[in-house]
Amino acid sequence: MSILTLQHVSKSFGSKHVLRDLNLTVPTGSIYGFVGENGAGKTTTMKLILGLDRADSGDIEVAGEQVRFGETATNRQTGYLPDVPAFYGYMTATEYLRMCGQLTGLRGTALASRVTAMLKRVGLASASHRIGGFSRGMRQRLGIAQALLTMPKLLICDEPTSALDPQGRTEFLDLLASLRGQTTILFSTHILSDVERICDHVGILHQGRLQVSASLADLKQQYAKPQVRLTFETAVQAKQAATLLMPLQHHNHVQQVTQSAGEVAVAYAGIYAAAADRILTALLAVRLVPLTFSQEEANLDQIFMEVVQ
Ligand SMILES: Nc1ncnc2c1ncn2[C@@H]1O[C@H](COP(=O)(O)OP(=O)(O)OP(=O)(O)O)[C@@H](O)[C@H]1O
Repeated sequence: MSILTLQHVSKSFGSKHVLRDLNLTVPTGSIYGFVGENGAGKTTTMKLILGLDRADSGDIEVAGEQVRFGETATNRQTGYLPDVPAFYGYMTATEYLRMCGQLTGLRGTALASRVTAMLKRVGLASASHRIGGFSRGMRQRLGIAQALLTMPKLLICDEPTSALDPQGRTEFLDLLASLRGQTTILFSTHILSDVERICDHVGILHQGRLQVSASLADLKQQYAKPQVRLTFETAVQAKQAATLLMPLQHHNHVQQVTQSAGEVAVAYAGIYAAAADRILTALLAVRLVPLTFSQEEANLDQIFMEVVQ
């Protein structure tokens, strides 16, 4: 079952074709990482899903109901968190959520208990000061509380972690992960490590189309090769190592060699021990000794580079 489907959706701004026949299906209950470079069209897609902009063509359905531009009917099912949510800084979190709840028709004890539950849910139950003094992380968490007030089936988050420091990001990602099973989350980002941390499905938007859409596990299996990562004392040594290993590419287990500063990554096929033997033999023959030598799992960065190249 899918909570959200986009079929053959296209959108241009003047002569700029941002989305070209985009098809996207988000499985119910998933945390779906919607990945793309800056300007790929993630925000545009989200605005179309929310009915805030008009698609040139195509169909969008949320929970089986068609989204229509300018109408908010499907937004009953949808909560939305923009990248930098705006609040009234003079209000407390409780006052703000009460106001939002009233706007959605909640009243009396139902409103009070819902606000209290949401503040607790996002870790702001004891934050009694004004929102103006909140950190960015606290603001994002309040944004989630607001988006969840109506218990939406689908929560849309547009690059929610891009403005957060590492601690705020960790807290926020933990919060999103804790919502698994309660709502479906469409989470746009260009921070691939965030996707790896909490998402179970991934879609990669590139050149107006979803180039890949799969479970994270399938994607790793299908695309990425495992690799050996070596670090050297200097970039010059790393370059020497890469030059030495390059001719081994495409045979002898070594698939691809890339170098950046003091690091060399060697993607390999087959058995780790055989690839490691091959690499170390080549390096030690010229007494080029790495500082570190480690096996790494396939990661989303590699897959992303492979898809967008
Ligand atoms: N209202 C608009 N008028 C003209 N061009 C627009 C408009 N909205 C978006 N664009 C253009 O469409 C493209 C996609 O923008 P969008 O904001 O959807 O990308 P994004 O993937 O969300 O990028 P980012 O990660 O930078 O937020 C960009 O080139 C942008 O300049």
